[in-house]
Amino acid sequence: MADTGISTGQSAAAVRALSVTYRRGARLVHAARDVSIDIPRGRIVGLIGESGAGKSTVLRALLGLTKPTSGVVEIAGTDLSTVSAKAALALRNRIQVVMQNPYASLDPRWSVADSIAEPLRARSRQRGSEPMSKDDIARRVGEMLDRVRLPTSKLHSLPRELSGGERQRVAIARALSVRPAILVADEPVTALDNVTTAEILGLLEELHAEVGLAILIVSHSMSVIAQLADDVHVMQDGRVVESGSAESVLDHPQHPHTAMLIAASRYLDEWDGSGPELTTAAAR
Ligand SMILES: Nc1ncnc2c1ncn2[C@@H]1O[C@H](COP(=O)(O)OP(=O)(O)OP(=O)(O)O)[C@@H](O)[C@H]1O
Repeated sequence: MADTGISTGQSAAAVRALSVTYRRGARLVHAARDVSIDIPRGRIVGLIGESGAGKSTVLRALLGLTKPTSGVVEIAGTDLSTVSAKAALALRNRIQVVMQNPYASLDPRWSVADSIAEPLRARSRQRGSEPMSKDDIARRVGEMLDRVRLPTSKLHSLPRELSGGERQRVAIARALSVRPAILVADEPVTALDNVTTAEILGLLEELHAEVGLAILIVSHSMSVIAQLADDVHVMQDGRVVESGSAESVLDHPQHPHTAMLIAASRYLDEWDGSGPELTTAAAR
């Protein structure tokens, strides 16, 4: 196998030879074709590709929201199709998600405290999980607020009373409350302005360093991927067309589609003056 520069450390999660086919009327849509992506423990993996490339399909399969047509979804080295539904759920609990639009992922009626506490309460109610007392939950909510650098004065705020960046911090705190091993971040900064983008990317980097979280980040912005990712996979038309270390893929793209995505992203960043510089992890 070619040396891609990707770490071969222990896998936090992976999809192997994953294919997902949807039926649209009489037509079959091959949304993922033989996709293999590893998320090694403690690493940040970037997934890029234009709209319709199949990125969300891969995330959905990993999260158990889409059934693979063929292939394997593995968490902590376990093929989920080989274990009981209960064991698969316990493994899936290791993955949490932060979405593009924190407005959509936070319930508008819930305070910051309730938004962060809810996954803990749900987990506590799950059969076989250790129940948490109200005090334990309140303590964990406080810790999470601290972790995402939000002041306790925001505990009782509603989403509409928060800025976009604060809302995304709450979404991250909520995801981290159950102490996942893997965070899936699907376009986490697309809805944010430049300053807030830099703050949220900085926060993700800090969290990664502090708790050794493995992160799978999907972004159409190459500068976002360049700032965060250790490894990068490029998708086109349902396939992974290039994989490697962020440095090799972004500085020396081998596939014409990767080169095109980089050129397009650079053009957009220059055009609106947005985003951090296209500096790869190696230069950090
Ligand atoms: N439930 C579905 N039924 C039929 N086709 C689907 C379904 N979900 C996705 N597709 C198709 O599968 C392909 C891959 O879609 P997917 O959402 O995974 O791409 P993506 O790279 O995440 O795009 P975007 O960046 O726009 O979110 C597209 O052609 C899409 O139209």
